[in-house]
Amino acid sequence: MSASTDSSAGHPVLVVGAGPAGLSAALALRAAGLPAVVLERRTEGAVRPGSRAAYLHGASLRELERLSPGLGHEVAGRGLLWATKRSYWAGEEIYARTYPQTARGGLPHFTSLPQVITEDLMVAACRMQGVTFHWDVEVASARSTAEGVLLTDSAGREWRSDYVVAADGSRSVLRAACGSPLEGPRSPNTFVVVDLEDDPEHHPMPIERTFHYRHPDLGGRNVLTLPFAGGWRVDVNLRVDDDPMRFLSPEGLRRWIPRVLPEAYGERVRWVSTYRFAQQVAADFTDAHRRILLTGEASHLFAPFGARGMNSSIPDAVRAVGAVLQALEAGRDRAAAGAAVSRFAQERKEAALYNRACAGSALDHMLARSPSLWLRQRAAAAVATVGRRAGEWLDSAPYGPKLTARGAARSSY
Ligand SMILES: O=C(O)CCc1cccc(O)c1
Repeated sequence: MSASTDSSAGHPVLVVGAGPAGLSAALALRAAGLPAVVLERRTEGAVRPGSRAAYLHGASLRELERLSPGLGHEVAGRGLLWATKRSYWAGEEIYARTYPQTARGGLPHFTSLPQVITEDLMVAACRMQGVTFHWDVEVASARSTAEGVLLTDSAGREWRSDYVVAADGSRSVLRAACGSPLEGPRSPNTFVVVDLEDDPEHHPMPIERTFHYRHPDLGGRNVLTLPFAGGWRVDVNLRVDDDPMRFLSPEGLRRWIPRVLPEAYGERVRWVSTYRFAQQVAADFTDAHRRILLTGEASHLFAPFGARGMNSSIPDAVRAVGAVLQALEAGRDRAAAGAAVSRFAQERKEAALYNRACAGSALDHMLARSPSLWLRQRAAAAVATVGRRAGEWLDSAPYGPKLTARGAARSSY
């Protein structure tokens, strides 16, 4: 079916965006027996660099497995399950924990792999489930009315649907159409992220996630190293007055990487990026007519610490599709249909606000701007080798609070 013929027909639902949120929405639609049509501005198979969201929680793997049997296991099989996490304070180890092995045949409690591999596996699962993709379709504008949504792409074609699951990323055109800005702060300082290609044969490293507070060889900056399938991510917490270029330039990379990893890794850089620690949530997750449902980065932006971005995109998408199904079933009962979408918007905004608070607490901890927190951290580091709880606190705090029973009930991820 060509895009032009398909575009003129009306659809019950269109999904905009083929990232983790859009692909999850497409799988959820197929699992419910509805047609799933995805519009994506990228060209099919276009390769994007970088590991991006490189960490999937067990809850996400279980959800993918439910949406398309075999998918969760496939993603887990391609990922890396590092067994140990370790924290250091100014050169001293203060905490280590090794996880038990996953039971045979079960899904692991997390996996680390580049986002693009996860997406490739999800696209393959979507094809198997009969999802229709329209690549190279860039939605340029959207108009929602009480009757439905009209999308216009950059080639001037029009796409009509009753509902749109918007998964078109942080610069979402659909969010703009909802008149719903992202609200919330970004960190004053920059974080530098570097992907390094693994070299297990010549330069093996223990497969462990480490967080180093006040790294003595990097001027006291915090440094995370995270292994993932095929490589390593290094995430450096710069100071407010640091010039990121000093860390990003080829000379800069060759200078500082050997201070935190075996020297050869200075030559194994595959991707470099920077970010500000975002804690941003859309004002509303839907439009005035309750026809557009915002998911993933169209509705929230979180820093990678805690892995709340991609992992919350999946339940966003699943809940959005659940709401669309209820709305379609409600048919002409406009009030019931609108109420189903409103419940989605409220529930996922609440989850995003919880994640935002978690991201904020992780950032506070890393910046330690208040004298009392700074003192508590120093005291905890001083006793961490004898008092395990102090080390545990320092180890977990950079990722934000764990899911509480209340948070889990609100499906915060
Ligand atoms: O371990 C996590 O929370 C997810 C992976 C991660 C953590 C911190 C920084 C980063 O760039 C990735």
